[in-house]
Amino acid sequence: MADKEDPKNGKMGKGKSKVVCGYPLSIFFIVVNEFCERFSYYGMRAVLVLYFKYFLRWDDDLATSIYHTFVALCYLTPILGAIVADSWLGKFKTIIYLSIVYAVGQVAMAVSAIHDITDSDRDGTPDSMTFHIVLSMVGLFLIALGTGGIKPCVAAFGGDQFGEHQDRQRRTFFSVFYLCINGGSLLSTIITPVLRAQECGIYSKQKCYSLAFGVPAALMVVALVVFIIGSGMYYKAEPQGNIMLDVCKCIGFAIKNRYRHRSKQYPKRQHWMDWAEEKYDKLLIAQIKMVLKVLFLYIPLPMFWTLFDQKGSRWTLQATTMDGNFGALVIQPDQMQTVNPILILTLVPIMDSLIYPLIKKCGLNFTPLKRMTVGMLLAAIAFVCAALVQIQIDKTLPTFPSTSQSQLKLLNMGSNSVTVKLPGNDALILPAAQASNDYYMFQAGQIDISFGNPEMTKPVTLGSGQRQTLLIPSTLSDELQMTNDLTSKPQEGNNAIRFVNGMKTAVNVSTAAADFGLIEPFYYSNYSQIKNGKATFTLRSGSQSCEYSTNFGFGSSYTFFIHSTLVFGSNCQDSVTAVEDIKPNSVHMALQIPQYFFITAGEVMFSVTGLEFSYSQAPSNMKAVLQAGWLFTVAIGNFIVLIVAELAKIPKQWAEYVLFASLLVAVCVIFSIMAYFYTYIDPTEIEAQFKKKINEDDEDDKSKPGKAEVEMVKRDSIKCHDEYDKATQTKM
Ligand SMILES: CC(C)C[C@H](NC(=O)CN)C(=O)O
Repeated sequence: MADKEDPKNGKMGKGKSKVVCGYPLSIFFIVVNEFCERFSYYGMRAVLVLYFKYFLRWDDDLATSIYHTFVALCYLTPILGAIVADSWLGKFKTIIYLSIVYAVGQVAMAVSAIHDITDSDRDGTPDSMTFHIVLSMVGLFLIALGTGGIKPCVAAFGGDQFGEHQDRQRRTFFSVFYLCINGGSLLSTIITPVLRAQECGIYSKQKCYSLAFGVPAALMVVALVVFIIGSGMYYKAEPQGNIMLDVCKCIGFAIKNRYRHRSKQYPKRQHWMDWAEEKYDKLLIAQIKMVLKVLFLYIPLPMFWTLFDQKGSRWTLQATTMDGNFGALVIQPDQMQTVNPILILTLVPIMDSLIYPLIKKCGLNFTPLKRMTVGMLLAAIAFVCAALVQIQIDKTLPTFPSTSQSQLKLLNMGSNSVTVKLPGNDALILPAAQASNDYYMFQAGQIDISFGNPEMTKPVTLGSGQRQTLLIPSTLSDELQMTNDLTSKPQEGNNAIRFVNGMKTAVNVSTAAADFGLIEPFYYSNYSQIKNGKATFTLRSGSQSCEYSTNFGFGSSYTFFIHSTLVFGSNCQDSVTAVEDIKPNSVHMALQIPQYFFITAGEVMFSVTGLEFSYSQAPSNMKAVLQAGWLFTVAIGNFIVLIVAELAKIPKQWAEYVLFASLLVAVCVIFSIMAYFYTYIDPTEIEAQFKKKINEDDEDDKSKPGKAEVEMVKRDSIKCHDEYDKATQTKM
């Protein structure tokens, strides 16, 4: 029935798709494709910074830089995708081919994260990091090419499925499309961090980044298959020649022509683009003017994205230094990013059906550009919140020694108290099996320490930039032991644990997640990473054992001292002293919620409005051009993160957040001034007027006897005009 409507009239939709409730069935495949593709993209992105930091072992700055370079690349490639689709392959084929490239990239990422491939000594760490780095960089490049390339095509291809008289359905489609983006992103940002937290491996068990990248790879394959299944139902517009090339040529001609006629003898024209009138159709010139006006307005916009996209990098790293215990729920640092899509799914309907109508009812004209300005301010507020949270975190962080300093803690392993004198400090009485409360700070080098009564003095060497614990033996004449302690917070919110054996017999210590091995008398174990929650350690000597249990938070470090008085076979809970070397994270992750709320409210006002603004202010044949331009602002925003972070090199993270917030406020002021002078247009109306005028002029010209010169210019104009008409007719 209505399913084979003529695409040019398109009353009920285009192509061969069935129509369900007024919507072409084909769009079902497109929104499912978008959901799976966004799952794939955001799922991979959610664990990317942690993969760089903990698998490839890059520092925070390098991890953040490569992350933003990748995101920037993802928003640069839409231009490429638009050119390929418009001038060569058409949207359908472009989506298919680039989706294959995308899926290959995701598979490469999953393979690059299998540590066993190069772990020939089977110690759990890759032996050839180069292999993993190269493969993951190739993977990321292919993903950027795929995801960015298809981005301007999928939405436009969805829009193409609607007929002329389906404006309402098309608008609903774009809303559902945006919700699908965030639905996919929400699910994947919940699931992939859980997959990453699993342990997997052939020879040794490590964090399962390969699974966290493998599932997004599978989803990309599903996205491709779903899109292909709908193939028979789509309306596939033929490529109409590269409009971007026409635009560039026309602008180039206007500039050249203006330069050629720079002398004062030539009368000025209203707009510099009017200098293209000799060769190009007036309609095309008018359309380019519309695009340039919007593109000019885009200049300050990248700053918004500079702040927005730090959710995935700096904010995730910030979460690793926070307490993620929400009672029944324990949140991983990278899972905090899910707050964004959750808020999008709730805020978009609230804004559309409540806030905006309410503002309208109050008689305020909340224009798109005003909304975008408010969106920018909200993002700046989000960064002020992030700075305040960072200040709280910094207060709880231990002071680690600088390169010229050294810190020393004392642990009395004996069963009697001991008096210790450290240079520059009062005498300290250290009870049996106790440690000093905190670390003492010294200049690195050799110091003399005096013990006991009668007093004996021994020299000890303090390493520069090191934290050490001096293990004081029960018999003071025995040799002193010095341990090297952590000089940074344990990674990923884990706890770094070790044991010191104060017994005369060797003790074996193990727990479900870690084995500390056999610890010799008056000696210590290496550190092991323990997750938050309750841990039970089994202490064993020969056939005898006992258990010691304790609870851990996030990001702490403890030395557990086993007393000489411990009796196996009984409860050893009181025979172990927990020495806190690094306090657990005490600032709760819930404190990140306000910054997420403000950045998401900003996104709804800025991004959703901006997309709609770009579409509504673009001439009919350049909607894709402006979409690519809009996405280009995201790319530039990510480059700015790199530049500011590299150039500023601000030692305090909170100060960097304040710097970004201030930059956005400054840019926001400039944008509001530019927006004040912008006049909204109706491109369809303008185009209709131009077409009418050109037709009338053509009629007039035919009736007049032509002058050779005028005719030559007209021929060019008519040629352009005809070509333009042909293009717009095929589009209709
Ligand atoms: C508008 C963003 C640049 C892109 C959009 N992201 C979100 O909606 C995130 N909340 C997307 O298409 O991924």
